[in-house]
Amino acid sequence: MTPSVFAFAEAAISATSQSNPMIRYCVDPDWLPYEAIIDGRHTGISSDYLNLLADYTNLRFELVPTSSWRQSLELLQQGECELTPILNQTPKRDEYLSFSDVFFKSPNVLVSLKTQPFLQGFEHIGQRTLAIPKDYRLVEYIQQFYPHINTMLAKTEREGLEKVANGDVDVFVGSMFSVNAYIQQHGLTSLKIAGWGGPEDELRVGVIHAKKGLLQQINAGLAKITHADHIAIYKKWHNITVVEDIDYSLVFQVIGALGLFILFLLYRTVCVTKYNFHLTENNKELQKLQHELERKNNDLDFLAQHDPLTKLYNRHYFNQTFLNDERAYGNDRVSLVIIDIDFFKAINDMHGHVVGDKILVQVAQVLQASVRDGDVVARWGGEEFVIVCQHVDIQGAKELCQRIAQELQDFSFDNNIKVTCSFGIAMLGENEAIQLCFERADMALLQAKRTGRNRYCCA
Ligand SMILES: Nc1nc2c(ncn2[C@@H]2O[C@H](COP(=O)(O)OP(=O)(O)OP(=O)(O)O)[C@@H](O)[C@H]2O)c(=O)[nH]1
Repeated sequence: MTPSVFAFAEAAISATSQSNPMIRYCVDPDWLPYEAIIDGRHTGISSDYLNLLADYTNLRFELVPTSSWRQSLELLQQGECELTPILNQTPKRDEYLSFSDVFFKSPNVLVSLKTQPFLQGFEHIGQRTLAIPKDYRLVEYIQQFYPHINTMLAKTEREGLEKVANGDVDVFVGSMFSVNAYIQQHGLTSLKIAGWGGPEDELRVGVIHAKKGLLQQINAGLAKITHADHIAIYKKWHNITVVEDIDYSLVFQVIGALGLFILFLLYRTVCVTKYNFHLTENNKELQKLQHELERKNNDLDFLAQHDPLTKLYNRHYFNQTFLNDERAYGNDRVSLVIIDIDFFKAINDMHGHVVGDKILVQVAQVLQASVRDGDVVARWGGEEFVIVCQHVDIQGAKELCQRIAQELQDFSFDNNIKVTCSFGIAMLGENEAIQLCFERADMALLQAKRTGRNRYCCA
């Protein structure tokens, strides 16, 4: 930060009353739509929330401009900035910041080239290289929980996405909103959202420990923000475009060419000119709409194929990919396993639906961790899951069920709940329709339930 900024902040502080002091804050200058500094001014989602906080409390805020997120974190550590309006809480940041309540949540996603397969989370990254923005919370998360993943630290989200687009790294992980915004602005049509990436961002206000006393006011202010406020901010920033990135020389060339073209047509005939002008405008509008449609289809495809609670593939995906699949599998061995949690209703009744939901998520984690790369795990509905194992016979499927049962027994579920499952197994017969095989596996599951649960039966 330059000395003149300090002088300005100090002058501002002395001009205000003691009870209503100016709070100096830092932001990430390049993290749209969350926040950015453009022409020296703070903009983005966090700017709108800070304005609301100023309205709902008697706090006042003064931006300390920085040129990188790293510099902002350094100024916070030195106490030269007192607050940062939107960030995740991490153990490292706890050393110098105190955090408000969560006021904004957003999922993280994996991004890859369209030619890559969909990935069911970090477990299935395998030997691929993963780019993560330096100094972001995800770096600490991956180091702690997935230390074997081959990572590359990018200076910014922008650099990480460009490296994926250029083929320098295989996968990038970042926040869904900012990734989406960047892909749109830069027309990176070779990229796709390939899967969910780790826990949701839970964004809070951070203040330095010396200013911890402000948190009470900040939390009270955040609690006053209404649903309508949240929705207005979400709508405003969901489809952002950034003007600074426009290539003006190209715009001028296009305008020049259009101008000459229009003059020429005027010379020829005024009627034809009008007609052509309208045609050009309509084409532009159509192209814009087509782009927008493609982008929305990509997002919808992903969301339509995944279960929002467990992040597994959902029934729709399973039906589309397997049950409606006319392909003959020939000699290829394919086994189906249908899994149903035992006495799940009793878990809901005793501990409530929120705990029931957590148990579903934890069972999904166990299933995912137990299958091999290439196997597909889907949530069939309620407390029922399906696994499709390719190149696996009945014996292999039985071993998988035993492994899952053992993992469930060893897993520490919420509230110390003991969870068991029943399994129905069937192997696809030669020329058998997969729908019939699925029905056989379902009958086998029924038999496992009837004969005492916590076991597998084969059809
Ligand atoms: N918490 C939660 N519960 C769900 C969800 N989907 C379905 N359920 C509940 O799952 C329970 C399933 O109950 P049942 O079909 O009787 O099966 P069960 O109690 O597991 O008994 P068995 O399958 O015979 O061992 C019902 O109470 C549903 O309300 C969900 O997404 N979250």
